[in-house]
Amino acid sequence: MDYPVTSASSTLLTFADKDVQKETSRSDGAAVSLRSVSKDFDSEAGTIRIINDVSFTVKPGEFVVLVGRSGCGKTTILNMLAGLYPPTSGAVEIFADSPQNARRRLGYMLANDALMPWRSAVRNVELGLEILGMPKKERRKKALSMLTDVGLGHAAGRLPWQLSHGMRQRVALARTWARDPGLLLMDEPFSALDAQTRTDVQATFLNVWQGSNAAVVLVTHDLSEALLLADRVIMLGDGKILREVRPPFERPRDLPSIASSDTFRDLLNELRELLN
Ligand SMILES: Nc1ncnc2c1ncn2[C@@H]1O[C@H](COP(=O)(O)OP(=O)(O)OP(=O)(O)O)[C@@H](O)[C@H]1O
Repeated sequence: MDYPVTSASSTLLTFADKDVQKETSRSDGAAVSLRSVSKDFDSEAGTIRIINDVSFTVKPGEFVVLVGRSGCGKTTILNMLAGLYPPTSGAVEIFADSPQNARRRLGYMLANDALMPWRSAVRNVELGLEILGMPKKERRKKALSMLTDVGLGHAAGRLPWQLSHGMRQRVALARTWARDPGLLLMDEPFSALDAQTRTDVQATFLNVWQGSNAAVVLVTHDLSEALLLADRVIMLGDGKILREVRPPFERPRDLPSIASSDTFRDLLNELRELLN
């Protein structure tokens, strides 16, 4: 089947390869630009290269998923984007600036919802706005509207322990979105949820994201999640880009019907072999 698939190792340029190359050389206006980035860590066995000469860009409003097996370096890339540590060599830019300078435009969401247990749902959502210095009335209004967007307007006054796992993750989503991030970094945000809740929260997330112009870089080891959500999937292995794929699904996406389609199953089977 003819998917817009690119192979980093191929010497034959496909249409999509040229697209990716063009983007890579045009970091101006990009939400994310990684150019020839490598990252080494020290271990008992000496220095180990975890990321090896990786380059990619993400456009404003684009949804990119980094997928790969455990330990391939996905979180390491995300942490460099968040400015938690610098690359050993190469350049990382967020909106043409350093990750540190771009922090106010970043949102970060993890598998663990990291809600404050003593704050109600609405006060958890307000937290990021408080840090930005937004006046109380305004931030309460915004937080309530975000909670309504994620289907939790009725639960604004509840404490985290009074919410289900999926509801807590929705609160975390609302908290992240309330700050209007230009770039959202997500590390396995749905991995702790059961299958049905996961689909519900993913769909809620896509709805909210589609109403924004935020770029997303989401990390997962779950290839089917990557294909369902992404505009572009970057497959990583041994610290390198193995392949890039643009899942051929229109937006808005009906996740259950895509997941049960032949196109999706064929693509998943084909790419699974590569990751294994
Ligand atoms: N600060 C660090 N110091 C030393 N080694 C590190 C550090 N951070 C990560 N590593 C190593 O780098 C490798 C890649 O880790 P990373 O967390 O990026 O992988 P991952 O693809 O996100 O894995 P997972 O899906 O299991 O979270 C691992 O071998 C890890 O032990």
